[in-house]
Amino acid sequence: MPWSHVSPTSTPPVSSPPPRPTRIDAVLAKTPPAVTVATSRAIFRAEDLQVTYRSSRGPVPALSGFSTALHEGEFLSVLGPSGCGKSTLLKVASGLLKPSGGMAELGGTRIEGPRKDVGIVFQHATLLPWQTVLENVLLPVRTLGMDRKQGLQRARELLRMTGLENFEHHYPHELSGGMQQRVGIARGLVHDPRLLLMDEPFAALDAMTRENMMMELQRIWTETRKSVLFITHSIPEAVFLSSRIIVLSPRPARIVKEMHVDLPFPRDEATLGSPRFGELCAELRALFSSRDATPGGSASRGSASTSH
Ligand SMILES: Nc1ncnc2c1ncn2[C@@H]1O[C@H](COP(=O)(O)OP(=O)(O)OP(=O)(O)O)[C@@H](O)[C@H]1O
Repeated sequence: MPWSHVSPTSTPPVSSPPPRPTRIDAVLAKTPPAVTVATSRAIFRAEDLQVTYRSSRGPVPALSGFSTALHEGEFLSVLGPSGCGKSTLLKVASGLLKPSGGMAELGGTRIEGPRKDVGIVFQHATLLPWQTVLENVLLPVRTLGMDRKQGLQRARELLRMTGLENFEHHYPHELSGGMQQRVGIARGLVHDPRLLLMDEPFAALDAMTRENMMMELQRIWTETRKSVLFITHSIPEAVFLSSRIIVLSPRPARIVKEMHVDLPFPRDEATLGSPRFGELCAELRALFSSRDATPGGSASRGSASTSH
């Protein structure tokens, strides 16, 4: 299958107008980049990735010399300022975007185009409105030409796991936002991918639904132990869900902090109120605190915006 229409150039990264310094810049200046050691157990590996977009205003370096690894069964969250390159990393991991340089591999093979062994969950559920919940979940089974009987069995198992077993014949407009997103998660898992990529999957939900979804996802992950690459702006969400978190600098993204989240699994409401949870959130929040850090702030100013 062809690469996406998004066409990064191989132009060497050039500097944009210097952003205003933030706390992340200060950390970056003082500490060497956190290094994730790639081992044979890595399910996803990126090495010296370069992605430079072509734009009417010149080349936009999103990733430059970026390396990381995600290990089997790990829940890895990526936190970073708006526009730093998080979604770019996810697009490379899915095979939808060809990097300008470096390499990415999944399950030991180089990613050279869209892959069947990833599942993707986007910010919006993007369900087909004319299809039932069950048929929406089965979409990857159809497009990948998988066995329908097996697919049906797995779809029903996932609908049970996501609490939607009584909604398989409903249409998307008959579901709440949170339920639609749960269909999206079931669809992302139905073909049993090696890696589940999630790009701010709860960002469009109201606060209460978002917290419920966070609990649901933690439960689903505990049950499936899938390898997950999760992009979020929410520090509590990252701390609650992850086994490991990487924090990225303003673009071109580099890792400024790596945190192994030592909260025991399974996590629940009590976890949110625990002192250790508060400490870990505070540690991350300190990285993002700067005079001009505002939720939804722009990367062009270098602001480290993240939901607290
Ligand atoms: N197709 C494109 N053409 C030109 N520039 C692009 C393109 N896609 C992304 N960019 C730029 O690359 C940079 C990284 O974008 P990316 O979407 O990866 O950031 P992000 O960290 O996911 O942002 P956010 O948190 O706001 O979603 C941004 O400056 C963005 O403007």
